[in-house]
Amino acid sequence: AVSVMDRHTGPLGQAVVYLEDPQQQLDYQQAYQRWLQGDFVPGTDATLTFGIGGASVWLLLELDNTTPLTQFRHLLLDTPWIDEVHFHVFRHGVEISRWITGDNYPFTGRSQLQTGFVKSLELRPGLTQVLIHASTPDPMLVPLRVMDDAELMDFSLRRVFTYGLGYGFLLALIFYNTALYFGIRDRRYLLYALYLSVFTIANFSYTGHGFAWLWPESVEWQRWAQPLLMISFGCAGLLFATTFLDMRRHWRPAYRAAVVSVVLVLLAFTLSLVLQNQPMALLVAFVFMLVFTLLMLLMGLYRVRQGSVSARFYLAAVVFGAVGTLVTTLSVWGALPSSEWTFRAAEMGMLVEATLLALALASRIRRAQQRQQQAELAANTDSLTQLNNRRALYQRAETFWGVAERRKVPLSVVVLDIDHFKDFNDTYGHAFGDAVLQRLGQCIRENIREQDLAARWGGEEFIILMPNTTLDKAVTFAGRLLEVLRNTLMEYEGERVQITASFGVAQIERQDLNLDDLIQRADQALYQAKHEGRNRVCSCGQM
Ligand SMILES: Nc1nc2c(ncn2[C@@H]2O[C@H](COP(=O)(O)OP(=O)(O)OP(=O)(O)O)[C@@H](O)[C@H]2O)c(=O)[nH]1
Repeated sequence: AVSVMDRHTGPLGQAVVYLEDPQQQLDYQQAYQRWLQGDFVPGTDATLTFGIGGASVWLLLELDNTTPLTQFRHLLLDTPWIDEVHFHVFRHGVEISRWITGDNYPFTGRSQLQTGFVKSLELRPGLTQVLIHASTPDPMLVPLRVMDDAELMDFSLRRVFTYGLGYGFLLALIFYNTALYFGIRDRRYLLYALYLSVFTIANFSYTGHGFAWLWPESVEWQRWAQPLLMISFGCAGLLFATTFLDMRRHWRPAYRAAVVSVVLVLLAFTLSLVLQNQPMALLVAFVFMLVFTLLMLLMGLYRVRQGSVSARFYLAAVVFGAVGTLVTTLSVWGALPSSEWTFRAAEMGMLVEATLLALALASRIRRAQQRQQQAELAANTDSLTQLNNRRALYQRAETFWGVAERRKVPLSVVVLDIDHFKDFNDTYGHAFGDAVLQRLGQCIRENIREQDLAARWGGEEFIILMPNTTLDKAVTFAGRLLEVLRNTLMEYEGERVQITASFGVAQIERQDLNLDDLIQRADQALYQAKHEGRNRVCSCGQM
């Protein structure tokens, strides 16, 4: 017997004796007689488990009040989903109270703070026996605890608080990702939010909170909710994963397998609903969870092997989720020792999974941004000289032009053209010509200021826009670049080759209606420089 004056921290399975009654042949009086005859077996684990698919068991817990006073205690059977739970309290071989409850009955009469079953006991001095009959097609596990008022309150508040934390975390992620969807219009965020929502509801049902708070009267719905929500969770997961990993494009067989398994599970569930066969629905749901988990893992593995970075986060996420679900499932079935931790492993796994999936989504967005930036850069850059191309120059020059016009600040432009470039090409070959262009590009990049904008304008013609720069300053700059070029010797098979260029400079004037007008005036100056013998700077004002 359990002494009620002791503090018991964990479930009392080892103090319980039990008798399995799979055919449900015994009534409570016969069961009590069998206990008196010593037919009950002592429990071996703190939480007793009896498998899934229609277990029915009698449990007896004997409580000993060693004090001369009546003691008040609560007996908590901490599994929310058991269909039939009958408590019979005996003293001196006589039944003194009973409570018929379970998931088959509306939630009324059960404690709102506890999703399990709490039977309050008035214990006179001496021995009291509590005989419990539990039967359910769901996984049967019976964690039994005895607590006084304060202990029950403490236990319940801890529970509510930790569940609240978990649900709060999930809800925040759901709202945040839904908001992101409306901001970015990327379907993956919505599917992720959907996946998390269905998990939250499924977990809400699994823990009994759904029955306690949302549908206390709906016994019929409570019966089907668990398998239905598990199936919905799997479907939402597959929808999210196939979209997130873009399985249709990257691995069509997996995509088809996902579609086929969703169709099959929905058919099988409908069939069990038509046949009103709840154990079948549960079996279908558990088998589907297995298929779902395997598919999720395989798809992630495949994409990781293909080199997808975001798939790594995804795979890590799914592994955490799967391990959590596996631990919970195995412990609920009785294949692993059951405890509060194993009971809530699926929930904890999902919290980690949700966090990692959020990172996976973020990583996808970042990669997409990087690709876009690279593409933009490539579209705006001249591949030979790494300077802006003509397109980029026009695009970026707009701001320069606007500022110069509005604020009436000077803007100058320098155009330059390599002298006798055709001869270089003809004498030393096209590859050498390219090398000359590259070197010139490098010289320009090294000598312009940060605010200047340099571009390759055409074949061997370059242009430099110099904001906030007067004609004089631009001419000085051009002269310096000319000098740098003169001192830059290229080598061709041991022969030293000198490159020179001609420069044309112009500053914005009232008559310039657009950038082309300004460039045209600089071009005229360049033409002049060529005409005067090349290897020099001419400016528009000097003409
Ligand atoms: N190697 C190489 N040559 C190019 C490239 N783009 C244009 N060219 C050559 O540049 C030469 C330009 O020659 P022209 O326009 O006659 O001018 P030039 O020979 O430099 O003579 P001036 O400008 O009058 O001093 C042509 O032979 C083009 O084929 C390029 O990307 N690489």
